[in-house]
Amino acid sequence: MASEVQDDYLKELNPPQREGVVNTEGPTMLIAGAGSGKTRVLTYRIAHLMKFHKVDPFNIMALTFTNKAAREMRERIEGVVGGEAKNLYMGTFHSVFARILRAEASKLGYSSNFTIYDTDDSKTLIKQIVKEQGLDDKLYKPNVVLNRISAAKNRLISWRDYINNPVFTEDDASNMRPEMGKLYQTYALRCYKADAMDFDDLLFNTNVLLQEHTEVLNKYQQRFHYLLIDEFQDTNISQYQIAKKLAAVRENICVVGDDAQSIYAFRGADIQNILNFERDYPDLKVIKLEQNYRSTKTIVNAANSVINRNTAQLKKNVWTDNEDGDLIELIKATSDNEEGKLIASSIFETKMQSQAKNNDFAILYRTNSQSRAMEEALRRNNLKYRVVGGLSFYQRKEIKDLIAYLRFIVNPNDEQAMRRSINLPKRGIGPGTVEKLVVASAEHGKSLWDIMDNAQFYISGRGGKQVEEYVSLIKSFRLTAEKKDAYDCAAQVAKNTGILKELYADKTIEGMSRYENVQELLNAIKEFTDDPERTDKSLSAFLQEVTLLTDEDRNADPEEAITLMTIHMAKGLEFNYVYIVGLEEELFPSQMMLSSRADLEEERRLFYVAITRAKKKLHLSYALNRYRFGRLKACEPSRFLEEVDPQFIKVNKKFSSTAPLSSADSYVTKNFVNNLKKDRSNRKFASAPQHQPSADFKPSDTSKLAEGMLVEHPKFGFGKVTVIDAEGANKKARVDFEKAGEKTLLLSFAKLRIVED
Ligand SMILES: Nc1ncnc2c1ncn2[C@@H]1O[C@H](COP(=O)(O)OP(=O)(O)OP(=O)(O)O)[C@@H](O)[C@H]1O
Ligand SMILES: [Mg+2]
Repeated sequence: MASEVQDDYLKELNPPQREGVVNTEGPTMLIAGAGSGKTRVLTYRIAHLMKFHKVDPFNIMALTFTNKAAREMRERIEGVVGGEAKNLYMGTFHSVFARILRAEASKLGYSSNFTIYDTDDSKTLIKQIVKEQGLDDKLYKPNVVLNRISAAKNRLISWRDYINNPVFTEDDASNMRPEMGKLYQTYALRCYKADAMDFDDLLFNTNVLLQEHTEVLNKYQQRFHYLLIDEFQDTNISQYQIAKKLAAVRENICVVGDDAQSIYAFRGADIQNILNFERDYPDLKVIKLEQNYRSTKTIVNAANSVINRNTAQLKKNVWTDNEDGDLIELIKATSDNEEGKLIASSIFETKMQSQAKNNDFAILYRTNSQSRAMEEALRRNNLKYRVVGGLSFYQRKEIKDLIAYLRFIVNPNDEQAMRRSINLPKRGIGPGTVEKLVVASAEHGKSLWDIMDNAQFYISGRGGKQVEEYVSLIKSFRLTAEKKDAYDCAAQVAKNTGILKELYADKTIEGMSRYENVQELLNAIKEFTDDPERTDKSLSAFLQEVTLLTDEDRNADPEEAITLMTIHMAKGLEFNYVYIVGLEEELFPSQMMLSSRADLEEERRLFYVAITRAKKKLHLSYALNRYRFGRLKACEPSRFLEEVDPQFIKVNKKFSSTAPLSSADSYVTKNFVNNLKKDRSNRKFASAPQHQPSADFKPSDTSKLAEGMLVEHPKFGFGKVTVIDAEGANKKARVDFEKAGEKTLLLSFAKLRIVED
C-alpha cells in the first residue's frame, strides 16, 4: 500500500529533516553543516511531492551543480517513486536553462539551433576582435577580457550598462584598459551575429528572456510549481535572479546549502544570496540541521576545529552520534612519488584489514596535475582507479599532444603521431595537405617520411613548404634525442614547438591546468632520467614505459575503482576512506589564494569540504619535495595541518617516509605540530641561499626579457619576471624568485638564463 511506502521513507528522517520534507509549501531555507542530510531532505521532498501530493514531475524543477549530483538524486528519487522520476526538470543550471533557451530562442532573435561557445571559442573570438581594433594584445589578453565580460554578465550588467556607467569601468580605467566596454559590446554583437551563446549567456539571456517577455515568464511560472536548489551557497547573482523570477507567483522555493562550503566565490558565487533570501522572503521557513550522519566524531570535530578559524561564517554547532572512530592519520613523504607509493600501500593495507572495496576510497587533491604520481603508484599496485572530471593523466589532450611529438621523433613511420603533431601549434597545415602526403606515399611507393622530407616536390604552394619546416623541426629533435636523454629532448620539444608558450599564455583555469599538466609530464620524465637504477635513459625507453602504463584497462567498473578527483568535484559526495594529498604551502592553500584573507578563507572552506567527505577514516599527506619546473623543489607542510586540532591526529610512522627530518616522530604524538614546524625550519635551512646552477647554465640575451618569463639566476635560482622597468643601460627587471624572494636586477649586469619565454 502507498501509505506504507510513505512511512518507510519518512522514518529515515529526524524531526527537523521530516519537517523539511513534509512542509512542501512556501519558501524554505535549510542552511546546515556538512553531512547533516540536506541533500537527503531535498531528494525526499521531491519524492514526497510526487508520492503523497501527487504532483506531476513535469511541474518540478530541481537544480544542482554537477551532472553527477543530478544523476544521483534522480536515482534516489526513482527508488521511492519509480520511473516517473525521469520526467523531473532536473539538472545543472546551465543544462536546464539551455533547454529553456532553445525552446524560446526566437524571442531573443536566436535560432533554436544556436551554438554554445566553449571557453576556447570565446577566447579566439576576443583575440580576433582585439586585433581588428588595433589594441595592445598584451594589455587586452583574451583571458583578462573574457573574465571581465563574464564577471559583468554574472552580475547582470549588459554591455550598454557597462559602457554607460563609469562605476563598472573605473577599475579598467585605472588599469589603463579604457576600451573594455567597447570590446564587451563588439564581442556580444559578434556572438549574436554568429547565433552563438557562451556559458555566461545561458544565464544572462535566461534573465533577459524572463525579464522582457512577460508571457514567457508567466508560462514557466505556471509550469513549475516547485523549485528546489541544492548547494545554494554556490549560486551567483544571475542564477539567483532567475530562480526568484520563476518562483515569484507560488513562492514554493526550497534552497539548501552550507555557507561553510562555499567554494566558488572566484567564479562569482556570492554568500550574500543566503542573506538576500531572508530579506526577499519574509515568510521564510528556516530549518536548521546540526546532526551529522556521515562521519565519525573524530572527523566531525576535526572539521569543526578547522572551519571555526574562519571569521565570515554563520555559527553552527555540528555534532554526531556516530562512534569516535580512528584518529586522522598523517602521512609524510619525501617526494610526490613516494607520497603516491605510501598512499597505495595504505589503501592496500586498509583493504586487507577492513575488507574494504576499492570504491570505498577516494583520493582528493587541489589541482588535476597531482593525479599523475597517484595514478602511477596505484597502477603498480594493481589497484583499479578512475579519475573523475578531468581525464586520466595520460589521456589528456595536452599530454597526448606532446607524447605524439615524442613518438614521431622516435618513429618516423608513426602516422598517427604525425597526424596529431603536424599542425600543433597551428602552422597552417590542413587535413587536405596531410591526405596529399598519404596519397603520394602510396602512389610512389615511398615511406611517408621520405615524401614529407621532399614535400615541396609533391605538394605545391604553401602546404609543401610548411611540411618541410615541420620536418626540419623534427630532425633537430632527433639530433637531440641521439645525444641527450629523454628529459632534455622532451623539454626542447615543449619549448621549441611553442606548445609550452601557447599554454602559458592561456590564463583561464583550464589553461593553467593544461600548462601545469605539461610541466607535470616533464617532471615525470625528469624523475625517469634521474633514477640512478636506470641504465637506458633514452626517449624511446621512456616511451616504452609510458605505453605499457597506458595500455592497461582504464575503463574500470566504478564499483571496483578508487576515485581520484579534485576537491571542487567532490562537493556533496561521501566515501568511507578519504585521502587528502599534497597538503603543502603554495599547493594547498594554493599560491593564487594567499593574497587576501577572503581568498584564504575560501581555501579553508575547500579544506573543510575535503575533510567532511570522509565517513570512517581520514588520511592527510604531504611531501617534503615535489618536482616542479623539472626540478625537485622543497615544500613546506601546509598551514592547514596545524589548524586541525592535534588531539584528532596521529602521525603514521609505518606509512611515512623515514627521511632524517622525521626521525623524531613518535607513532602517536600530540606534538606533531612541533614536528611540522621542525620540517618547516629544516626546509628553510636546507634550502638556504645555495642554488646549484643547472649544468647547462649560460646567460641569455636579456634584451627581449619580458614580464611573465621564467628565468634562472646562478645564485638566486628560479623565478618569474614580474616587472620590467626603463630601457637601455638602465633597464631593470623585478624577479620573484622561488626561494630568494623578490629582487630587482640591473640587466646590463645580471646573468640570467631564460628558461621559458
Ligand atoms: N536521518 C538520517 N538517518 C540516517 N542517515 C542519514 C540521515 N540523514 C542523512 N543520512 C545520511 O547521512 C549522509 C549525509 O547526508 P547528505 O548527503 O544528504 O548530507 P548533506 O547535508 O547534503 O551533506 P553535504 O553538505 O556534504 O552536501 C548520507 O549518507 C545520508 O544518507
Ligand atoms: Mg549535499
